[in-house]
Amino acid sequence: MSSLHEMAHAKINLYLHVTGRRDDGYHLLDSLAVFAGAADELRLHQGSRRGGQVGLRIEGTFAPGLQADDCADNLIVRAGALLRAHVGPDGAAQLPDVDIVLRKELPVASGIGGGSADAAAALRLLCKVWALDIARAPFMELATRLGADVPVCLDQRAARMEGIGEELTPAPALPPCGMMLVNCGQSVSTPQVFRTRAPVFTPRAILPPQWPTLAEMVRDLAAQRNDLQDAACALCPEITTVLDVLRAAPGCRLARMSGSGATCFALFDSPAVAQAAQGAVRREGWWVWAGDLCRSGGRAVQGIGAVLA
Ligand SMILES: C[C@@](CO)(OP(=O)(O)O)[C@H](O)COP(=O)(O)OP(=O)(O)OC[C@H]1O[C@@H](n2ccc(N)nc2=O)[C@H](O)[C@@H]1O
Ligand SMILES: Nc1ncnc2c1ncn2[C@@H]1O[C@H](COP(=O)(O)OP(=O)(O)O)[C@@H](O)[C@H]1O
Repeated sequence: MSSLHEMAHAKINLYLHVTGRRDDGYHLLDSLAVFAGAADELRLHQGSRRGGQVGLRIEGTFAPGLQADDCADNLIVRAGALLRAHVGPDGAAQLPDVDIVLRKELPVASGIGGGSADAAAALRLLCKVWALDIARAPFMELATRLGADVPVCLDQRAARMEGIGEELTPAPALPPCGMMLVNCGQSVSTPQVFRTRAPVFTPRAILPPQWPTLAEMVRDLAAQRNDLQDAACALCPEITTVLDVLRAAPGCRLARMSGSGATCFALFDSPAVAQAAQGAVRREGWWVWAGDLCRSGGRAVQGIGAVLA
């Protein structure tokens, strides 16, 4: 029995402008997504039967929040169903069954795309084990069907997201820096945040090709915003407390909410400075992580994270 594994890294929206709205109600975005060292892990074991069924077991810090859900709704299982449909019933009958163990270390429904990262990691793993060679464009289209954030999670590289998230272009080259993530333990519903926001639009940002220093990146990011932050704070007032605590942390250069919340991030001069500041932000029930950004598609990143019980 062979075993493969993939890391599913947290996606952080350094800024998020809502630039318009499609006829189907989806919002048009301009956002800069980066990936932090914080991650879930998927481990896949190949079974002996055929039919392409995907079994799922969930463990890890945030497993209890997901195990209550029916596993059939899990984005990992849905990624399997989508690939089976893509190859058709005859092709699917030839695919080996697999069992996936998800180690859930990212808070659920928290604006850092943990579910999307898991879905993307499952697509990568299943294509490998089922020897599916899907061209880039149809692969991205399949990913978009699982969620607006799934395409950017396929490569786990910093990217500018436009459209509803499926139009990806490279991010400016990022400077050395450290990041802290804080989640107050309350999940926030993405559709509800979009519904609650004030119906105004922000123009797309003007970005340079690179940010040689953190000071230059912070200067530009300070001129941008997360258009979902006010709505998320109204729905979950503890986000405001998290932002205040992050801004007061030693060495914090910028603090903002990611995605539709509730997780907030802060930027520091280095991963070591971010980790040194962890003690100043820990509160009961808060998940705090500090470390580096992924700088090579999700490989070789370090960080320290925990929930204070
Ligand atoms: C807001 C963002 C920013 O990166 O991040 P998260 O907060 O989810 O991490 C994403 O656009 C979220 O993407 P994702 O979580 O995949 O959302 P989906 O499942 O596709 O959509 C959930 C619901 O949110 C609303 N939605 C989502 C994306 C979008 N561009 N416009 C929307 O209006 C729709 O009501 C949709 O039914
Ligand atoms: N593997 C998964 N991990 C997390 N959430 C999942 C997963 N599969 C399905 N979901 C569902 O997807 C929703 C969004 O989850 P997530 O990606 O963690 O949040 P967000 O989109 O706010 O970043 C959750 O409400 C959850 O029930």
